[in-house]
Amino acid sequence: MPPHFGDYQNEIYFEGLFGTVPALPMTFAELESKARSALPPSLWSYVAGGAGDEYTQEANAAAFRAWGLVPRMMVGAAHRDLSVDLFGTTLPSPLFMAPVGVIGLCAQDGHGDLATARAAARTGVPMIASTLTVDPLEEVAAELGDTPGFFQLYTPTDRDLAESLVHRAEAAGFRGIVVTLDTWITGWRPRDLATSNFPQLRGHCLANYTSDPVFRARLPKPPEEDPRAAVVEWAGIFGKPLVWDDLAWLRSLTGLPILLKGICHPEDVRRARDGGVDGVYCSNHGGRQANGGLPALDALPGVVEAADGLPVLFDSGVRTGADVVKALALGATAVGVGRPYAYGLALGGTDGVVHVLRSLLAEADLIMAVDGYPTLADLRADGALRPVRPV
Ligand SMILES: Cc1cc2nc3c(=O)[nH]c(=O)nc-3n(C[C@H](O)[C@H](O)[C@H](O)COP(=O)(O)O)c2cc1C
Ligand SMILES: CCCCC(=O)C(=O)O
Repeated sequence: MPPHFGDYQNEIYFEGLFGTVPALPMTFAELESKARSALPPSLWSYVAGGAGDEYTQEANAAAFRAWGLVPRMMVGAAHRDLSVDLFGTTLPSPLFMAPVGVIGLCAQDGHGDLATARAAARTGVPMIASTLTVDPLEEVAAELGDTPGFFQLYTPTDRDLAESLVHRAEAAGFRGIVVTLDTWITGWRPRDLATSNFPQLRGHCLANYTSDPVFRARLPKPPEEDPRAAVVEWAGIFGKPLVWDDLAWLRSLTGLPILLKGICHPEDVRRARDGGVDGVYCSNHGGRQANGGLPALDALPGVVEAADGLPVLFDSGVRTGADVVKALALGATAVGVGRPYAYGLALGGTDGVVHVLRSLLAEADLIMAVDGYPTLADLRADGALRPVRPV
């Protein structure tokens, strides 16, 4: 029998019978406002902020309101199955944690990547570990237990370094490589510019580089002796503007599944398919990179159609279980969150992340129960989701 994620509701009510109300927020709005108080202001604005006037970031979340699920009755939805097959593994649910580079700093002990990996181990929700972690990828992988982890690659201009990172990820047990395409250069981020605050430039979140033999060999002195020089070196090699011809090289680095993150155009999906990738990841980086663009959700149907059965991961603007359900109904194979779990981490460490993930899954599961969609295939059937008439 698949797990019933909605049982989290029963647990909370049961605790309530004995006078205990949840210590952690039950809505995204409260999560956000409490995280704002909990995090140092510069870290808060880095995590919460986006590109330009943050129009695209807001539009990402608002786009979900343009769709509504049509309730179906008497279909026997007492048992739901949210499991999903991804690259030969059956995951208990279609939720995953998107790569959040700076997440290590959000935890009170500064080791948020490890805390996040522990939340993955406890929930079975996969973590995509960023290249920009506070602790090296091997230490993150060691906390994942049986839950699959994926490694997100920011492809450096030094090909040997890229190869080293991929091989380390493979050796550490990550199950796939997510290559982020939309961030070889940083977008225009007024909040960070105004405070001159970009954590990586302060030497944070560079553990995967400073622990790498190829990176270390590029430095005149070890990073422990001259951390500034390591940051300058990192800034110089951080992002390679990949072109389609680079795909054959990326493919040659590993037998692990490769996914391309940042794909929003159907033609790019076709090129990715032709290049032999194993999945595409539709995302606009949560509106952090280019402002003024299409909400990622609006790009999803075209990506799914062009993917023609290839797995499609999705993120950007998911805030509730209802949002998870809608992205699945629009054809996403699996749905990711970024800021929501970062805020959970800031408020409650591993427990905070687990709470955010379980809340999202409980709401999604209960919507499927109430509205009569017992499986993900039911959600994806014609007529399940309709455009909402503008008011
Ligand atoms: C603070 C922060 C750091 C991020 N770092 C990375 C990263 O290192 N690699 C990456 O591919 N995406 C990164 N992202 C983007 C997320 O993977 C994801 O696309 C985005 O957060 C989804 O939008 P959401 O925050 O609205 O859920 C980051 C996002 C945030 C908020
Ligand atoms: C250069 C990008 C840093 C990490 C990141 O992806 C983000 O802040 O969104």
